[in-house]
Amino acid sequence: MSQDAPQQDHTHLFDDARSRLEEVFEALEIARDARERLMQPALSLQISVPVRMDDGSLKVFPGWRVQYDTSLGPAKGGIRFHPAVDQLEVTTLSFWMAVKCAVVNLPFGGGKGGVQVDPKQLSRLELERLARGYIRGIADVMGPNRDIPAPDVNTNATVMGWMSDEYDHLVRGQTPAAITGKPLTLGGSFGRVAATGRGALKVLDIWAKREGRKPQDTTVAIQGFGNAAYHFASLAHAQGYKIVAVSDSGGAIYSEEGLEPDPIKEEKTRHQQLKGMVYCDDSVCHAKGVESIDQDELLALDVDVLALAALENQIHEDNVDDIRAGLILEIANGPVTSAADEALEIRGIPVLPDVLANTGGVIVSYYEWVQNRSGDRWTEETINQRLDAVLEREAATVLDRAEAEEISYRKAAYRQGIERIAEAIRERGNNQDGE
Ligand SMILES: NC(=O)C1=CN([C@@H]2O[C@H](COP(=O)(O)OP(=O)(O)OC[C@H]3O[C@@H](n4cnc5c(N)ncnc54)[C@H](O)[C@@H]3O)[C@@H](O)[C@H]2O)C=CC1
Ligand SMILES: O=C(O)CCC(=O)C(=O)O
Repeated sequence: MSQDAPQQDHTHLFDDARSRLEEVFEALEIARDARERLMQPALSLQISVPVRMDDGSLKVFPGWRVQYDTSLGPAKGGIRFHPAVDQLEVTTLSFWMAVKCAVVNLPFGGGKGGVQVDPKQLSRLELERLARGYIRGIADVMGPNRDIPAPDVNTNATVMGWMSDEYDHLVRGQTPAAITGKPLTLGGSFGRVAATGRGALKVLDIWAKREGRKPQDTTVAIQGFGNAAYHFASLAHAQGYKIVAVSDSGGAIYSEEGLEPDPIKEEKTRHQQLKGMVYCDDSVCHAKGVESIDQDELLALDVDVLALAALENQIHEDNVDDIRAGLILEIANGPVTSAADEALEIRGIPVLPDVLANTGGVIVSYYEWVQNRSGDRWTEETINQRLDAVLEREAATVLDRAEAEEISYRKAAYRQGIERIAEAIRERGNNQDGE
């Protein structure tokens, strides 16, 4: 799918999510109340965001904020700006947030937000007006103890800074703990920008160590080259993993010798798209040894690890048979459909699931929230050590459980997360039949 893709039908996304839930309900003795509660979101808000465009006209963009479940704590989750965003996508993303926060034992429920917009078509000032308008639309349901937004696809620290400023104006006071992923000067945390990629690498390392696999002997192809993908690529490269391919919404590049993520990032900034960096002038070819390939070819490469760090639904029934990777690392949310997931399980291709592999971002967002509430500031070293420790502990529990119960990593992670949420629902009381 391209970043500029038109509307998509996301019905199957939420159906997939529910079927994964039902699988856990069947496998475990989850109380009836929790089952009822978890089949739909707790709160779903649709808003219209009017934006005064630079030419004086007014455009109105639809937006959503969904709080799936808040039994474990305030809702937490990013805000996505993308033309394909709709209510079902945001709802499913909020469900995944609830599961992932529980998998890594954070005191948060799951939330997510989004605006249906192509941000590439907006000027910087229009984007700022959109960000501020979105916050005005959801201000009544957010706050440090209710729902704490953060960055996601096409939003970043700058956008969080505008949103945080808007919220401060609305509540007439500095409230940094209401939004995470902010710039450092506005109460952001060291380590948040790289956290999703760093966390994914940590989960990969934990798995590789158990398998007796060394980074130097491991080839990696990465779909995506945005925030999560770039930091993963850069850190993995520094650790010795051989990154042979990366892609973005416009194309993909490949090098058998291995790519260097940092210069590629600089080139991408210059040329906007990855494929733009492979060009020749005056018979000199820039980016020697690097070839331009099709995005779908990247997915089918014969590599040890295929890291998916773009959008959902990238591996599906129609292309799952082409996959030749030894392992799939889900850095994006929901990049593998449940039908493809089953096919991969049958073929013995393990998947390190999103609800574990991409939790680095929300874990460091949690540290940002804690620092904002205490007025403290932790060093990057402290942040990274704490992140590693949480992932060591929670990933080990998931991997051990998968082994003990002879189930996939995804099923083990879902069992771990849903059990914790169901327990919180039970402890909150008012239960049917004293369950
Ligand atoms: N930013 C964060 O902290 C977190 C992000 N995620 C997930 O990671 C994924 C990526 O998010 P970010 O890196 O933040 O977004 P981003 O907006 O920084 O990057 C998205 C990337 O995906 C690429 N892309 C889009 N369509 C593509 C296609 N068909 N083929 C190849 N590449 C394509 C874009 O060109 C861009 O490089 C999303 O699923 C997001 O929900 C998950 C946890 C935290
Ligand atoms: O940092 C956060 O609060 C959430 C990040 C996010 O949206 C995600 O993990 O998908």
